[in-house]
Amino acid sequence: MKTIKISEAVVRRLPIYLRFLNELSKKNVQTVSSQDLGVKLDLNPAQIRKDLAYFGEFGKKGIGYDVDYLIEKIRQILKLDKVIPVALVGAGNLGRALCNYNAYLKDNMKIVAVFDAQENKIGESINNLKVKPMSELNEVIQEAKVRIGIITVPAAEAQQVADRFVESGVEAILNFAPLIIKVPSEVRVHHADFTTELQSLAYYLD
Ligand SMILES: NC(=O)c1ccc[n+]([C@@H]2O[C@H](COP(=O)([O-])OP(=O)(O)OC[C@H]3O[C@@H](n4cnc5c(N)ncnc54)[C@H](O)[C@@H]3O)[C@@H](O)[C@H]2O)c1
Repeated sequence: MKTIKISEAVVRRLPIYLRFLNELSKKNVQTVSSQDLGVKLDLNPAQIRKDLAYFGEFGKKGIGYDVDYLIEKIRQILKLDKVIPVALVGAGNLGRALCNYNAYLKDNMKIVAVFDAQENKIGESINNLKVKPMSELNEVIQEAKVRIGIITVPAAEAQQVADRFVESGVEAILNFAPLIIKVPSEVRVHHADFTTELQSLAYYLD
């Protein structure tokens, strides 16, 4: 299937639709209107219809969208219809929390390997994964066909970890360290920047 080029804003909304649709599916709700989606997700229904029409006409006038069909379509578009192996570097406070958080498993994202540079962390068990030394990173990533890397090391170490991920062939990185990492253009990076989010939120305080 050829990948359709869709805007980043839409790509960022699709997981939000997916999460709510999964909740509906769990409750055996079969159809949903763009109005209901809009109210629940605090989005404009016209925007939702436009987003979903991007991928072909899924909605039926007066009935709405078939929940399970929409889930399947969004998962295909986000490429969550196949398991995506993920590796994490930095088995500290945040890294451990992310490894213990299994909610993304149902979305086919699976942390398959955890690495750390500190001797005393090697071999430690986190959620059934043994922390591995950085010396094994390339081999493990290639063997497990890891496609996404997560960085949870201190900022001063983040760039070199990113370089290791790139060398080993990961295609995308989620960086939690407060540093803008540089990677070749074919590698996609998202920064989960807790500090700047919090700082910009401060502006809205009275
Ligand atoms: N803890 C949080 O709530 C939180 C929230 C948002 C962002 N962050 C950011 O996430 C990162 C990790 O935070 P933390 O609180 O988990 O720190 P931490 O000190 O608990 O853990 C960092 C881990 O990275 C490992 N490490 C250091 N250098 C490494 C290297 N070169 N290669 C491999 N492993 C290396 C350390 O041994 C340690 O286990 C930091 O950049 C922090 O700013 C943390």
